[in-house]
Amino acid sequence: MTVCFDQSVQDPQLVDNKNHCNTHELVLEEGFMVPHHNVGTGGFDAPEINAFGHTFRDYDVESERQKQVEEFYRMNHIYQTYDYVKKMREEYKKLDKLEMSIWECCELLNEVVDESDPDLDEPQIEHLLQTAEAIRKDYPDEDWLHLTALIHDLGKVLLLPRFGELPQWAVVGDTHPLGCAFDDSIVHHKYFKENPDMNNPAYQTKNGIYSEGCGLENVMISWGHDDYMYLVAKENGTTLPQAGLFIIRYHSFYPLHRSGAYKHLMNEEDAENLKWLQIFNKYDLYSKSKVRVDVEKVKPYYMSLIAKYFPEKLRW
Ligand SMILES: O[C@H]1[C@H](O)[C@@H](O)[C@H](O)[C@@H](O)[C@H]1O
Ligand SMILES: [Fe+2]
Ligand SMILES: [Fe+2]
Repeated sequence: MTVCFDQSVQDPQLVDNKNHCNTHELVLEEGFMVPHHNVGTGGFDAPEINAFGHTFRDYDVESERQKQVEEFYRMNHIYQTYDYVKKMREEYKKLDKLEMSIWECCELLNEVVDESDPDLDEPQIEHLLQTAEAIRKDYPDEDWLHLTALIHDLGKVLLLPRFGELPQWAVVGDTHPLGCAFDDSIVHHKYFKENPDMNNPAYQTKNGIYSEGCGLENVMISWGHDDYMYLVAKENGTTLPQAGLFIIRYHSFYPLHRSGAYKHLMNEEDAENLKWLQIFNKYDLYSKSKVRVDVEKVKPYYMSLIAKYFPEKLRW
């Protein structure tokens, strides 16, 4: 089944204002309309159901895909420990795997499918372009946000042999801090029972090894595509604003940006950046659909943004 965005939203008159509530809706070819409601951020009209006919981020619904997603989180919660994250950060900070451009990396995502995602089973390049195009319609002047959206999930290349072929539990899914208590809002929380960090008394309190307001930068967050892409962008000298880097680094940290957990670890700068992350999240989540973006048509625009904010070749 094919779905398409109503083209009228491309009329610049309709998109010139952030608060403007645009009229786009998803129209499925069989004449079936996906219901939408306005989620109240940036006027983005979010669909109520995902491509599988369920509400978004429903981790309890009975389905085959759900079982796979639950098994994913079981592994993720058992194997992601404080020491593991520390080791991975050190290893990947070397950026000694290969050299390539941002666009070359986007193309590699053609081969990547994310097993943690209950809302999407398309190759990841579709998701990158859908997110970027959706946010571009509502925030036409924030070109850094368009590029942030395009690259936010590039870290998923960690699944590929050239990048170490990490298991899914070490690359995708929501993220959470290590070194302090696991918050109840974390998806499939029950599986932490078998995590070795549960045996370390220093990690069992609200602050754990951290102090209130210490800043997220000082917190170990479970290892995956967020932190890796943040490292790549930063170490290669991107000129993206801080908010862009923050979005990349914490976009899977749903316990924070959705549930408000761990806010006591943020500093003032984090609180400012969080506002942009919350805007971004609507697009990341609700633009997931069977809509195909015409890659060749939009490529020149994104190439110009890449040239503006990144060197031609990056170390990965
Ligand atoms: O399953 C998804 C997917 O892996 C996304 O890329 C990630 O950002 C989300 O947090 C997660 O829930
Ligand atoms: Fe992601
Ligand atoms: Fe994403």
